Amino acid sequence: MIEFKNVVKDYGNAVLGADHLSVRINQGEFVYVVGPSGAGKSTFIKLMYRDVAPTSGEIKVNNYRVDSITNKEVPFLRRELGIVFQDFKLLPRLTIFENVAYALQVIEKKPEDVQKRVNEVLALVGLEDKAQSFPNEISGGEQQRVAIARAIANHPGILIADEPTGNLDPETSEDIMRILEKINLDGTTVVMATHNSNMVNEHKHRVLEISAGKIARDQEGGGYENE
Ligand SMILES: Nc1ncnc2c1ncn2[C@@H]1O[C@H](COP(=O)(O)OP(=O)(O)OP(=O)(O)O)[C@@H](O)[C@H]1O
Repeated sequence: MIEFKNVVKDYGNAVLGADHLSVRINQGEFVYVVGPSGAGKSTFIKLMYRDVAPTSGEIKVNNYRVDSITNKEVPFLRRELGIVFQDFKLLPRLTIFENVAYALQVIEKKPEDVQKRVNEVLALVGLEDKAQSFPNEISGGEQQRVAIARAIANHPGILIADEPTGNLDPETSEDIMRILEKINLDGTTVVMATHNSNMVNEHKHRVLEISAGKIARDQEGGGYENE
């Protein structure tokens, strides 16, 4: 569960990054975050995992009050979230297997449990045969699939994706979308910021449109533009 109440983020610019933003996202929803460049989509997403601190207002994510969270608690909050970025952010010197295992090793104690889970999530994204490759040996779409496998390895209840298909061609974007929908069908909340209008129009889910830091539209099954 994600809940924003009257959240303001003032970067000190003319326009607020978030302007008295209130919204609730329930467990299991698939939500697109759309809007023009500079509207506040990334700010909205970064506020959820405390990459950005709000100026005022309340932010709840699961059982955390993210607006007043301590630095010590932030890693625990982030363990309940999977996060995927436009530029994948894989570690170049680690294999695909090691990239996925990396975050899991902190939590899972037994190496055999880590290995089992890494193999499971690599199979889920269809990359079990690339486990021993390095990131520069696989395509952009495959790198994003690894990033998704890494994000979901620890069974997060919420998957946050900021422009996950931004660097990918339409066909590869479609593959990524199918994987995100599969993860969502298993009960994971998916919050996805995107400029990909075709995707939003073809795979209908709840749309949150942000404009100048405010929710300009909140429409179940809406398209990219107001219809
Ligand atoms: N770290 C920062 N410092 C100062 N201003 C910022 C910072 N991050 C974002 N902003 C400003 O806040 C506003 C919202 O930016 P944000 O990145 O959230 O928009 P966006 O909708 O994600 O844009 P894009 O689609 O281009 O990624 C913009 O006016 C931006 O310039």
